Amino acid sequence: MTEQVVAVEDLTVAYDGHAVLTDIVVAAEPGRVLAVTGPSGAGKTTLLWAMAGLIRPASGAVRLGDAEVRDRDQTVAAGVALVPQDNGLAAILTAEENVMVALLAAGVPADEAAERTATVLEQLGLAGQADQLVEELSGGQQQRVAIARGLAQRGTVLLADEVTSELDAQNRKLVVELLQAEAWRGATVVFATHDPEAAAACDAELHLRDGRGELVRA
Ligand SMILES: Nc1ncnc2c1ncn2[C@@H]1O[C@H](COP(=O)(O)OP(=O)(O)OP(=O)(O)O)[C@@H](O)[C@H]1O
Repeated sequence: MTEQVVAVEDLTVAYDGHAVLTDIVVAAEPGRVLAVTGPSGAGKTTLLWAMAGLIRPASGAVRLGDAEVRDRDQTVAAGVALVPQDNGLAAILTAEENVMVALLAAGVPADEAAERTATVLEQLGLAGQADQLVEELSGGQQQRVAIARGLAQRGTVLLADEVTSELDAQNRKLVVELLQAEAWRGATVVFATHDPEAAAACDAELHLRDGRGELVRA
């Protein structure tokens, strides 16, 4: 697979002229999981969205390999998978359909999509929920379906936004291990989290506070 460094260069992001991230510098590297931590409202989601091309910087840039990130179409084409904080699942589709549809939309052949879907649902302990509608699943199960959908993409970059917030300790550990495995596959993984234990299990940590970023572990 193509390996992609996500380089954040003096990034400032503002909403309505008010800066929420100021001069952030960090590089997320293939084979590693970068944790993004910080209190609620510190800008973790904003940083991941800028990496995904969903928000334009006020100044500075995000680079994906040699290319400056401009929009989501570009990052999708480059294999950047995003697991959003709100899951982004279709409530009236089953767990399996949610994963399958995303793969088919990405051009994965049907046979392979079915195989990948079964694999990720199994990995996340959801084989028994494959045919259940998402709206009938618990919050934690829904969160695991969203993670399954992100992992099934086998992207070059995986941006995971607070994907363990509704999980019990055992599933949190499982998900952190799966993010690590995704990095070992060669992906660049960025994981926004409130959970110090989950952050400690990552390879590096960027802590956000008052709009500034500090690399507390590299
Ligand atoms: N669309 C928006 N318009 C205006 N302000 C926004 C918007 N989205 C986020 N903000 C503000 O930007 C700041 C950072 O929000 P963000 O969601 O990135 O933080 P976070 O660290 O992910 O928070 P949490 O841990 O609570 O999810 C907050 O003050 C928030 O109110």
